[in-house]
Amino acid sequence: MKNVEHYKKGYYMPPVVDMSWAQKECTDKAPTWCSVDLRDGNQALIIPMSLDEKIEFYKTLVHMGFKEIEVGFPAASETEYEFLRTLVEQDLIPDDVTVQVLTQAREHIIRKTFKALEGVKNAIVHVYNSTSVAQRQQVFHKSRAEIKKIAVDGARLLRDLTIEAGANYRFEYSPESFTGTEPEFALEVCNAVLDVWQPTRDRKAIINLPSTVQMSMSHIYASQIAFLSQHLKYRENVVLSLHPHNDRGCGVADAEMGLLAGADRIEGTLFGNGERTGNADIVTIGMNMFALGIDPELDFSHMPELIDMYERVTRMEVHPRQPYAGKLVFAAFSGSHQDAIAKGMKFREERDEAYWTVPYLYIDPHDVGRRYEADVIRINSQSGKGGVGFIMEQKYDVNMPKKMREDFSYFVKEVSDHKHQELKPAEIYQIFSQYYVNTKDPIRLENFSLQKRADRWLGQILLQANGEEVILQGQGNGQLNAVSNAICKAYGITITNLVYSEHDLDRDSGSRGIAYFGLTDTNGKTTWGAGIDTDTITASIMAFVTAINRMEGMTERVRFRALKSSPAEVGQFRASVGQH
Ligand SMILES: CC(=O)SCCNC(=O)CCNC(=O)[C@H](O)C(C)(C)COP(=O)(O)OP(=O)(O)OC[C@H]1O[C@@H](n2cnc3c(N)ncnc32)[C@H](O)[C@@H]1OP(=O)(O)O
Ligand SMILES: CC(C)C(=O)C(=O)O
Repeated sequence: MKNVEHYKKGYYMPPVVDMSWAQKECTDKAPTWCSVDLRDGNQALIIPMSLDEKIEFYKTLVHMGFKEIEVGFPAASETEYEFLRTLVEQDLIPDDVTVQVLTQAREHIIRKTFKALEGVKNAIVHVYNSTSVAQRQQVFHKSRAEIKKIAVDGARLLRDLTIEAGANYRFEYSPESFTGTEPEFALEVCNAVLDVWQPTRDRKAIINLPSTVQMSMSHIYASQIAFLSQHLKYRENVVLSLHPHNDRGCGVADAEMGLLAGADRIEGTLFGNGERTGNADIVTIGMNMFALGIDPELDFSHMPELIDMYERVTRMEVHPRQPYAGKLVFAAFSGSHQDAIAKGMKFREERDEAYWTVPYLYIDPHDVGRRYEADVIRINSQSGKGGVGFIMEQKYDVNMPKKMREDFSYFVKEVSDHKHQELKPAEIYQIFSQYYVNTKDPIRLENFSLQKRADRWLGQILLQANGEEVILQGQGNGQLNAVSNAICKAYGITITNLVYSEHDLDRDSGSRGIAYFGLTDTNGKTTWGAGIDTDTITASIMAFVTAINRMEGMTERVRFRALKSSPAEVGQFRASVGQH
């Protein structure tokens, strides 16, 4: 990178640096939340929200439990003004919700803001002016004293117009661009504003310290907050608020550390929408608390619906990796993760665990309205037997033997790798059905008969192989043994080991069963097959035939042996089993 010499730190350390807050592990209760979606979020959109869109967003915020909502900058535009008027005229402000409006510290703008507020019972009037070194020099061309005067004059006007209106509005002041301001100067301006407002226990003032542009690591911001928290006048009657942005990608960290350092309130937006890289994301901050067992006092349990509303009205997109919200944040594609998740879920189910401890899933996706089968285990070429087995078991009731699961998952992986695609559960089941269940090539089971003679079973099976019909005969000490002996003898197959299992397939009706066979040949290779039927023995024979069909070299073997029975023999057999 060229030009690094053009950069230096743009922030200022407080005169007294106290980092004792860093010893706290986490906050122990939710802060006061203030959504600034309808103002800071809105002012950063390519197309700001329409009146109807703002109303829809506002209603969602109320529904989620926000008690303080910055509804706009009424002096900015007709829509902003009308929006507040609509909230008043349509009686959309519940008694326990306070709407907040933003204004520059300029007389005509403040007056217009107050006009927009007529009839509002609970309001916070939020006034700001920039205090940073850069803005003092480059934008306002004013001294520290002159900048302080803008703030104090604005504070006075707020106070006087509120008295004039006979209202009980609360006040908020932001030394805008706080992070580029010397902390002791920000403190001086804030204290001067507080001297005007004289906050009391019943009418606290809000001092909001924005990282308008994030300029430092989060512990520096937090130490600036700690400094102001410890030196603000009327501190017990001041609500110390934070308004972090995200230029360094640390908006959430600024909010969290700022809370540890003494702040009481957070201004932010859903999913971090806002100027440039956005504002602090209230969803992440709140869910971070939730995940540590602290009630955020906001409802995030319908995340998919929240995202849907947000994307529709803001025309922004929630990133697939957005914490707690993105489409992929609970997805595990990789084999070892899937295996651990599937085992963790089982562990949880069996132990009835009180706390959420499933590996790789920071929270239970259900808590934010997400589904395991659609959102968690996703199959591609990185996946393993745990994931494939989980889907087959959870969604399709197919509980394969462990080794078969491995075999099938490698098969699925290969398909995914060749297609270069993720495979959805339905596609995985389709692969299973096509290649592992009731296969008919090179041999197809047409019918069978099994009879017990003394302690032996005699088996006759009618197959179609090579385009011909053939009846095979065999005997054994069990029904399946009789069938397998018939087939193995006919085609010269030696099986050195055999694994078998079966279970009901349709948990509810119990009408179908599935059987699995693993056949090991003389080279030690095991081939798997499954059979599904309403009759258990048919399912088992189908599974055996499928495993045989899937053995290496079977097609050639069947062709080479070219077995066939005469039409008369076949007719006779069909008649004996009642098949026409
Ligand atoms: C960090 C933030 O997000 S702060 C909020 C920013 N949001 C917005 O600005 C959105 C809404 N704003 C607007 O629609 C417009 O800016 C308006 C209608 C409020 C005002 O527009 P304009 O009158 O054209 O003024 P503009 O905002 O460009 O400000 C220019 C003047 O106001 C002064 N000014 C800017 N901010 C402030 C402030 N907070 N307090 C006092 N004066 C201010 C500037 O120094 C400048 O003064 P100059 O005319 O003497 O050079
Ligand atoms: C008005 C202030 C709080 C602001 O939006 C900012 O500084 O980012």
